[in-house]
Amino acid sequence: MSDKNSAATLGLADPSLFREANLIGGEWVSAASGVTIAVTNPADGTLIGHVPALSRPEVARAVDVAHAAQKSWRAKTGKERAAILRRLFDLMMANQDDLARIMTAEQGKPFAEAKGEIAYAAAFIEWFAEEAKRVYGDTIPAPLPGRRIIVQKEPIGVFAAITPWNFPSAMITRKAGPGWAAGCTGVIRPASETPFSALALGVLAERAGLPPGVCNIITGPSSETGKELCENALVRKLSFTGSTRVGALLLAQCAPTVKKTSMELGGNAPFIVFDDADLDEAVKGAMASKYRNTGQTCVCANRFLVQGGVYDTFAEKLADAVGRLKVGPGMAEGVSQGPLINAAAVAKVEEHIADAVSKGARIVTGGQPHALGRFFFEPTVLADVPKDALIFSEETFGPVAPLIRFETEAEAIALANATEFGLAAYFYSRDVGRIFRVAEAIEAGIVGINEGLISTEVAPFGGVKSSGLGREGSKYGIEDYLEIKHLCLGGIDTPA
Ligand SMILES: NC(=O)C1=CN([C@@H]2O[C@H](COP(=O)(O)OP(=O)(O)OC[C@H]3O[C@@H](n4cnc5c(N)ncnc54)[C@H](O)[C@@H]3O)[C@@H](O)[C@H]2O)C=CC1
Ligand SMILES: O=C(O)[C@H](O)CS(=O)(=O)O
Repeated sequence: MSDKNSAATLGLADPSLFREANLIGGEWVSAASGVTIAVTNPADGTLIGHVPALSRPEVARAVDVAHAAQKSWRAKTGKERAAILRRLFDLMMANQDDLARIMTAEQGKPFAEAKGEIAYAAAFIEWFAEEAKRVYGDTIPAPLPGRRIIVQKEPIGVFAAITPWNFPSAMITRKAGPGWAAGCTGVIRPASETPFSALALGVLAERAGLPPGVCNIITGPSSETGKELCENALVRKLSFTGSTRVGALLLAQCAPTVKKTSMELGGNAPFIVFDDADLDEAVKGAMASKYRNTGQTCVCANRFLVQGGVYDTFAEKLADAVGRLKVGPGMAEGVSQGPLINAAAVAKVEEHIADAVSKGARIVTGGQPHALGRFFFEPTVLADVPKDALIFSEETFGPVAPLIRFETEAEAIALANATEFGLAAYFYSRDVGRIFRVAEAIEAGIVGINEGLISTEVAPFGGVKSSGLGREGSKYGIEDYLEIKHLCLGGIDTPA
């Protein structure tokens, strides 16, 4: 299928945003072998298009090109880089509908949600355009006469970004935004399921004025492309979002070249509802956290811990709200739940439900593949879920809310922390003493308190334990793309 046909079927106002090629050094290229990867729509299996399957030597060339471009890119002032990134922000927002259409086609999320992600992705570019002008150093009073001590921050060099399919645009800009702002150049390898959102971003990056070689976007077999990005010594920073399993593998592959890494990995967020919670607010927060992106986010509530006094009422209210969700293809009117990404994702959801029911859980609503078939699934609520159920210890990454009962605050904290993960956590209470006790006892990088939507470009995003390393977004996010240099100036005679 040609770019033109695909772009036409997607209904793009600007068909040139749809690219079935890779961007290396300002050129749009195919794989030397001619081998391609097919990209299909998770809602109906139709072919969207093909992208190149690059080999390791071709990925190495992209790294070389990024390395060659970095010298002049870092030589620009922060203000000059900021102006270019600001133009990229403006272009993303001006093309929001087209970018969202591409995303809905390849990832499945409802069009309104895809538009929301484009705005979220653009917000990282806007934020780091501003941060580009604020990479401050220090001067430190020297302990000996005749010396001056200066601390400078410098761009780390070439970064590699390996990004997931669940946020095909925002997970790129949350990495490339600070990298480009700091004066780094990058090689971006999007998930094979959702490459077209990344490639469209590449088109806009060129139009915004990022010089050739600053933004390089490659596609290809994950293991082969990943090995090159991990083992190539010219890559000084690797940022990954995805499963803990793959994150750990990449960390090991990066060790021999001692790369700086950021790892945004899996989660298993507890959502605690105390007796003193505002239950209507708690249900709103639960819906926002659990069913966002059809439950396919690393910060989705994964376990609902509900205190005995409000358990039945909360279960009833939540099931009622869940029953009103509309499942369907992302471009259909009023749809709030798209398909899961693939058959494996459906199988994992079915496994978690079957296991919980076999151990005594009760299906309150949903529980089955949706009548639409393929990768659509009924939004589900399970009650009376035992603590030894798989769904308690594993990230479901699907639209299933398991309710677990508890009696005391201490029990809730123990249950919340009984996981290898520590990315997000949520709880609802109106007792200020409890709010501080629980917030400070929970092992997580992000805690939503009486709030189910916690992601924003202005706050640090990241987890503890097996949920990863580092923080993205916020004033902290640019630090991971900088090196600190200590200048020790001697021989300065004191004035007579
Ligand atoms: N933290 C997060 O936001 C995400 C977490 N996940 C978790 O991971 C589970 C599986 O989802 P997947 O998409 O399969 O995640 P994954 O971790 O397998 O894939 C994430 C990215 O890593 C790439 N990748 C996979 N294996 C690789 C390798 N050996 N070397 C280099 N790159 C590699 C993939 O192509 C994709 O671009 C989900 O069920 C969820 O639990 C998945 C996506 C995002
Ligand atoms: O990978 C994810 O699921 C995202 O980081 C979640 S968010 O930042 O879009 O909330």
